[in-house]
Amino acid sequence: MSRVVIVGNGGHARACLDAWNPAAGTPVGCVGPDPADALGVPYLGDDSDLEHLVQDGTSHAFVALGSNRVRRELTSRCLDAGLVMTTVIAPSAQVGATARVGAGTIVLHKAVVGANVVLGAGSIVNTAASVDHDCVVGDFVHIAPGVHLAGTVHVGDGAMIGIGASVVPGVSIGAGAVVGAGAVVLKDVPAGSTVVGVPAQELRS
Ligand SMILES: CC(=O)SCCNC(=O)CCNC(=O)[C@H](O)C(C)(C)COP(=O)(O)OP(=O)(O)OC[C@H]1O[C@@H](n2cnc3c(N)ncnc32)[C@H](O)[C@@H]1OP(=O)(O)O
Repeated sequence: MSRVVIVGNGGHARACLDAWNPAAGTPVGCVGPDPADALGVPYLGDDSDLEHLVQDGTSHAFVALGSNRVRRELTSRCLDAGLVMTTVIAPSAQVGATARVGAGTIVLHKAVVGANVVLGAGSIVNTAASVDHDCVVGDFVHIAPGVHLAGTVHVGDGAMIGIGASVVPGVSIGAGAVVGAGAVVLKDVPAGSTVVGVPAQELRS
């Protein structure tokens, strides 16, 4: 069984450990800024200790940080240190047999990922979200709890879909875009923009 260091020790890391699947390896401890917040696994130091962990036999990492940008940066540091990124599918989640899930991505409790979906690397499909058939989700995306993506939705790299939002079939959410909590997205969202409301309208570019 591979030894996995958890990178991050805040609330999202706690949620990831709560949804952990033993098939993803054994979490040997966490690294993060705050030794007091050790999540029930040993505190192993901060990010600068990653190389030492590799020398001591840790082979894999899981980056458990909610910010898409920071998750991307820390994933790079892990790869530079020689760690392999672990993918986690919570035991209560359902992932279609024809779906593909990228390295370092997590599908949390009771989320559903449908047929022929492609999830990129380092992304989050959070609690009870659903990503329906033929969706394509990029790298370092966060699909927040309770989001529903209809079939054939595309989500660009680094986008954030806020809690409870819904997206109708065939819509594209651009890279780095933010969809506000509770929005209903009926048309394409430009890269880098923020949309809110029902129907979703641009807040700012
Ligand atoms: C397990 C977890 O916790 S996962 C975490 C998941 N996180 C989320 O889902 C967060 C989603 N974030 C949001 O919805 C945020 O409100 C954002 C990103 C859309 C906007 O945040 P900010 O840029 O800080 O905007 P701000 O709070 O200043 O609001 C700007 C305006 O938009 C309105 N607004 C903000 N969010 C929304 C929303 N979701 N729906 C409708 N209107 C909204 C505000 O009322 C405000 O209107 P006003 O100018 O008339 O007063």
